[in-house]
Amino acid sequence: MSSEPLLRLDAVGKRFGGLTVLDKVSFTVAAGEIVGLVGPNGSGKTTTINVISGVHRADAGRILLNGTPVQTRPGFRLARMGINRTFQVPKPFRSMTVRENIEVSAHFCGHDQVDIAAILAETDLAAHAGQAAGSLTVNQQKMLDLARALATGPQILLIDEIGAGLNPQELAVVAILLQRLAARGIAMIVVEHLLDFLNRITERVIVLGAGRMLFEGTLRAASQDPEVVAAFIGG
Ligand SMILES: Nc1ncnc2c1ncn2[C@@H]1O[C@H](COP(=O)(O)OP(=O)(O)OP(=O)(O)O)[C@@H](O)[C@H]1O
Repeated sequence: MSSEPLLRLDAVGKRFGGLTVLDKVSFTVAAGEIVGLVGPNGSGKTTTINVISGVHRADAGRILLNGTPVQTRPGFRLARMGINRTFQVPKPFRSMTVRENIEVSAHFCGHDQVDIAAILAETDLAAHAGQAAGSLTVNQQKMLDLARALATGPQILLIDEIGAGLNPQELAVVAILLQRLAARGIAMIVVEHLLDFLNRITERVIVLGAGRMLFEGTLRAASQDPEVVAAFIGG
């Protein structure tokens, strides 16, 4: 059996023009593990998700999925290999129904046998299955984004600020859902500003500051780390 973690980032770097946005970012994620990714605005959290999911190509370092380097593969190939994501601003096909949106994702990744009804139920969208995606509330669109990612049969989900705008009850429902997915073996990197929400679903966080990893460990220890505190106050 391989001892390689599900996902490994090894000294990943990304520049936009003269701006270094990620600098030697290295961490691992195991199957079924939820890892929080936190940091001040502009610290590189979404860019980290973007390079892992192939939206942007890392220009230094390696990204390995089950030991296979994948940093040069395009996003659609990564989705088929089991790396999928949600977006800060969901992007469903607005004129298609909720069900059709999920079916398209499943089909795209060759998962035509996927249980759409189960995904609709799990994401609390069953009552909206026949509705145009564009008519959903923003929060329902976030659930649809997650549903579409689930339909691809992901090994790892990259979840970008799913909690923003949700009320405490909605947050609790999402926290339980993410924990249930993790219990099924799906790994997650969760980018989030809501630390209470993160605390509910994981202890292990990675803290970025200006594209560098400042800290990796428990949220409690992060909150007591002088470099982390300085980055947040500065941010
Ligand atoms: N496509 C791009 N072109 C140029 N600069 C970019 C691009 N994407 C991100 N950046 C810059 O990279 C830096 C990191 O952005 P990123 O969105 O990764 O931060 P973040 O930690 O996710 O922030 P937030 O918490 O506000 O979402 C910022 O300075 C941002 O302006």
